[in-house]
Order: sequence, then C-alpha cells, then structure tokens
Amino acid sequence: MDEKCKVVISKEEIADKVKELGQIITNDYKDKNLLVVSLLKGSFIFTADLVRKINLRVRVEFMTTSSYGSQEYSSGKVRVVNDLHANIEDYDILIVDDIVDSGNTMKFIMEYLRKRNPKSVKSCVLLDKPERREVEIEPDYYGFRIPDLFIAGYGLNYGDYYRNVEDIFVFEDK
Ligand SMILES: O=P(O)(O)OC[C@H]1O[C@H](OP(=O)(O)OP(=O)(O)O)[C@H](O)[C@@H]1O
Ligand code: HPA
Repeated sequence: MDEKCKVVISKEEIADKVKELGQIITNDYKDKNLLVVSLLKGSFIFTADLVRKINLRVRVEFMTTSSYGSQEYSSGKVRVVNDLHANIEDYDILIVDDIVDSGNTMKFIMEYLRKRNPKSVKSCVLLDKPERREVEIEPDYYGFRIPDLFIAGYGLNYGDYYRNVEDIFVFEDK
C-alpha cells in the first residue's frame, strides 16, 4: 500500500473480531435454521471469513445491491442488481454486509426480505458508521464502530478498486 494511506483497522484486528462474531452467531443460532444472505459486492471477503467461523449447518446465498456507484455518497436509491431466488420461508435470515453507513441498503433489504415471510431477519456488518445515518437502523451484530471516514479495503472499494487490500484504510490526502 502507498504511504498516503493510513491503516484504520489492521488485518489482525479484523481476524480477531470476525472470530468473535462467529462465536456469538454460532451460539445465538444453534437452535435455528440459519441462512446467510450476503450483499455483494462489498461483503464477499467478510462473508467468506465469517461463515467459516460459524460452527453450524449454514446455508449461504448472495444478492447484489448497489447504491453508491463510484461516488462517496449514497444515492439514496438501492438497486437490487441480482436477486435472491430461493424460497426463504423456513429460514432465519442473517443479512451480512461490510458496512452500514447511511443505512439505506440495510433498511431496504431487511424490508425487502421480510415481505417473503422468513422466520426472522437480522443483520450483521463488520463496520458501523453511525454519524452518517440517514434512516433509522441499528445492525443486530457489528464488528467495529467507525468515525465518518470513507474507508477502503477488506471488500470495500474506492472507485471500484482496493477491495483486495487486507487492512481497512483511509487515503490521507482525500
Ligand atoms: O449504508 P449505506 O449508505 O447504504 O452503505 C452501505 C452499502 O454501500 C456499499 O455498497 P455499494 O452500493 O457501494 O456497492 P458494492 O457492494 O458493490 O460496493 C456497501 O457494500 C454496503 O452495501
Ligand atoms: O466508507 C465506505 N467505503 C467504501 N464503500 C462504502 N459504502 C458505504 N460506505 C463506504
């Protein structure tokens, strides 16, 4: 990574937190029928790490949502680019995403999936940025609360790049 970047959360801190979240979810869902719905693209790395720390029989499905494009601000409009086609009525849904920022994506998707009558719907994100909230929503599980910084790495993009960086970082000159 170049010297104009500052690590906000290191890969070691992320790994410890993901392990902790996996243990909590394992305990909370041990008598349930867990279906993880991962919101692409941002959540692909977090989901891959998290589900391997959940010690249960778990089904994993994906949806693709988009609301930022290449901007740093939510458009406020959440698009379902690829939908989930499975019947979810018998499942306890855990929506997994990298971040709740304005809250538009998570709020929209929770309501969207609730209409399909699953047993329950909860949310799990690695990052919560409460200062930027535009709608009322609190993630049921979160890893870290972060200040109002546009961050990248660990699945999060800047201009559609940097998702592959292992740490979560900010550009100091932007
Ligand atoms: O709380 P919000 O303000 O809605 O922001 C959170 C959403 O924004 C990002 O997705 P984006 O729309 O950028 O698409 P991506 O997953 O392809 O990065 C991120 O992955 C979340 O899904
Ligand atoms: O801070 C962020 N970084 C990258 N993608 C995002 N999507 C919402 N917030 C962010």
